[in-house]
This record gives sequence, structure tokens and C-alpha cells, in this order.
Amino acid sequence: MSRKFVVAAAQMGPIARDEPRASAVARMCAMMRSAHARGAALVVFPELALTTFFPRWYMQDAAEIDQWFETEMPNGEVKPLFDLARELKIGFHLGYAELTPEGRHFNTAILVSGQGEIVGKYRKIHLPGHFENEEWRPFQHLEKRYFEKGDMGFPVFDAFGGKLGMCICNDRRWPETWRMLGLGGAELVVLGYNTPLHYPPAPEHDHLQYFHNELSVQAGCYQNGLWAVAVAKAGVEEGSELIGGSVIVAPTGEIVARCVTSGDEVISAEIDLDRCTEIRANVFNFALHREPQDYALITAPK
Ligand SMILES: NC(=O)N[C@@H](C(=O)O)c1ccc(O)cc1
Repeated sequence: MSRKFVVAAAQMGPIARDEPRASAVARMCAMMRSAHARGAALVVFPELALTTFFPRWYMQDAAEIDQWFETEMPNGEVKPLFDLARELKIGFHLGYAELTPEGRHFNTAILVSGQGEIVGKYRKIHLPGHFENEEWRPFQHLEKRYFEKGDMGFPVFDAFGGKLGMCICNDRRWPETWRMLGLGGAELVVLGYNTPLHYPPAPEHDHLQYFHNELSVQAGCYQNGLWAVAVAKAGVEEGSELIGGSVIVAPTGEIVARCVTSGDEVISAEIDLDRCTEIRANVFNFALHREPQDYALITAPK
């Protein structure tokens, strides 16, 4: 059986602070239709795709914070996306802020099948930023304040005729993320990001943001022999510029499609999951060449 299919990346432009979720969902539905018209079986939306990137603001009031979170998935506002997926028989990946019935907060992503069923879930592990208000910053990055570290590890799911894994934004910079997913057998990793162009602790690196995005994703793909779809929320959002540059990357590390705008934009590529073998049966044949007995420091407590 052929393991080729078309994947799409649906990059999103900015979402305003007062933009209702229904508006973001309508934009996603339009891109889902465009992805479907290209023959895509799966369309990947960004991290925290339903709202503006709220960790840029310092908040103390619990109710004010919780308004950015979803207590159910799907809920009434997101249901049109699930309904359209079912109608078009197209799967999707969606990032959102999750508030559990126990009152826990996570930066979460789900994988939804072409039948509109949630078939995978991941909660972000590498939370960037800081806990307290840092007034010297033009924008805060308070993910450590608003989210708990994910508690699901790096799961890999049987879906779309192969093995799929997820990670979220800052996770993509960490080789451990990719290696865990690679060891779990992932053949395709899907991820979303909100990456500010300006990095206040080291502004001399601002010009490297696009490069570091590609470097991280391409290295993760090559070193683990897997495909990736990495999708931005881009553009100037509430005065903070987020990078675009969403990409689809092959197991060889080559970029096969790249967004060229900072707005809502769909790109697609036919991917062949069997091409993972080109790398995994050769230079990164884990069973033959990995030497984990020499990697103990990687898992030593910090
Ligand atoms: N949403 C994210 O995870 N964004 C991060 C990233 O792009 O890796 C990130 C990391 C450090 C920062 O100071 C700001 C943003």
C-alpha cells in the first residue's frame, strides 16, 4: 500500500486581542477548504491557534487568565472546524490553551482524523520564557507562568497510514524532543509555533530567528529520518512581530515547501512516509549505530 499523501501547512497571520475565536475558526475553515482543494489528507494549524498569543501580557486575575483557555474540545466555537473536517474527510492538527476539569493549564495540540475524531494529544514540555513580570521587556513571554509542563511525554500515534508525533514551538529547538519522537517511531512530526522576531534577552540574535527555525526543524528531520510540518502564527500581532517561514521538511533535511508571506497562507507537498527508510536504514540506523550507554548525562537529573 502506498504511503504517499499530501500534507498542508496553514500558516496564520496575526489574531487581534479582541478577535473572537469564531473569527479565527472561520479563517481556518477557509484554509482547510484550500488545503482540501490541493488534495491534502492533513492540514496543520499553528500553536495557540484560536486566540492572540496571550503570554505576551502579564495577568494576575485567574478569571482574566482562564478566558484564554478551552475547557472542552471541541466546543461550540471550534465545532465548525470539526464539522468541516468530517464533511471534507480531511484531518487536522490544532494548537490551543487547555484548562482541564481539575483546573490544570497546558499548552496543548491535538490531532484530528478525517472522520473528525481526536486521535492524538500532546502537551508542551519545553515551556520558554519566565514566571514574573519583567518590565524591561517590550513584550512579556509568560508561558512558564500560565502553563504547567506537559505530562504526557512525547507520544506517537498510528494515524494517516503511518506514525505521527507532535511537539510545540520551543520543543523544536531541543534535539531530545526529536530523538524521543524518532525513537518512538514517528515518521511525521507536526508542530506549530509563535516565535517573536525580537528576543529581548539577546537582541543581537534577532536576525537569526528564521535561520534557527529552519536549522532546528531540518536537523530534527535529518537526524531522525522523519518528515515535519512546522507552522507559524506570523505577522505583527498587537505590536509584536512573529516570524513566518512555515516549512515542510523531508527526512533528508531538505525543505520541500516554504511560506513566503506573514499572513494566512496554505502550502502543501506530497510526502512519502517510506522515504524515512532512506535515513533510518543507513546513517541513522538506531539499532546498529546508537550508543545509549554513553548518553547517561542526557537523562541525569539537572
Ligand atoms: N511559543 C514559543 O515557544 N516561543 C519560543 C520559541 O520560538 O522557541 C520562544 C522562546 C523564547 C522566547 O523568549 C520567546 C519565544
